[in-house]
Amino acid sequence: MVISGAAPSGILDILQPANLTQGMILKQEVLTKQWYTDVLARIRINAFRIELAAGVYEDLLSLASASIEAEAAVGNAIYMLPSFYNHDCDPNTHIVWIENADAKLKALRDIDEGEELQICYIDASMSYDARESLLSQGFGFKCNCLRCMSGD
Ligand SMILES: C[S@@+](CC[C@H](N)C(=O)[O-])C[C@H]1O[C@@H](n2cnc3c(N)ncnc32)[C@H](O)[C@@H]1O
Repeated sequence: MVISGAAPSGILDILQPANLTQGMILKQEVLTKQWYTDVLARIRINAFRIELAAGVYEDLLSLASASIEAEAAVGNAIYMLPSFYNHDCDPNTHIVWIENADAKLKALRDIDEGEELQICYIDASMSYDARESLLSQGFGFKCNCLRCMSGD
């Protein structure tokens, strides 16, 4: 897991309290099964699959198809700001991986000032039923984007 960018020191308390003692572990006040489940769920929902670290910018479509063909995932990472991006089945941006697991957000169309930036967590070409099932089972939410609301 990579945590990128400046962050307050308390941000990692969810992973391990700053004042962790052996007594707390023995009394199972921390590091419990519920804590472990909570941490895994947070990572699962917020992590990005790093698909391809390219040295130079390439055309988005060829980058995406090369990644799919090669199943070129190089790992998973948590990025502080991108963790706040909501999903949309017709997103206005797309994550492009560049060197060293750094990422750029590429606009897929003109975006108005103040408009929310959204990405697609899954393959947007899937049917409504397949997307609904994957988002529900894999990410734990029912998508309320315009495309899903229209049943497309
Ligand atoms: C990575 S977080 C995105 C940031 C989150 N909305 C927040 O305020 O911290 C993913 C969560 O946001 C919510 N979410 C994202 N996109 C959504 C969508 N299209 N419809 C409904 N909920 C969505 C779901 O609860 C999902 O588990």
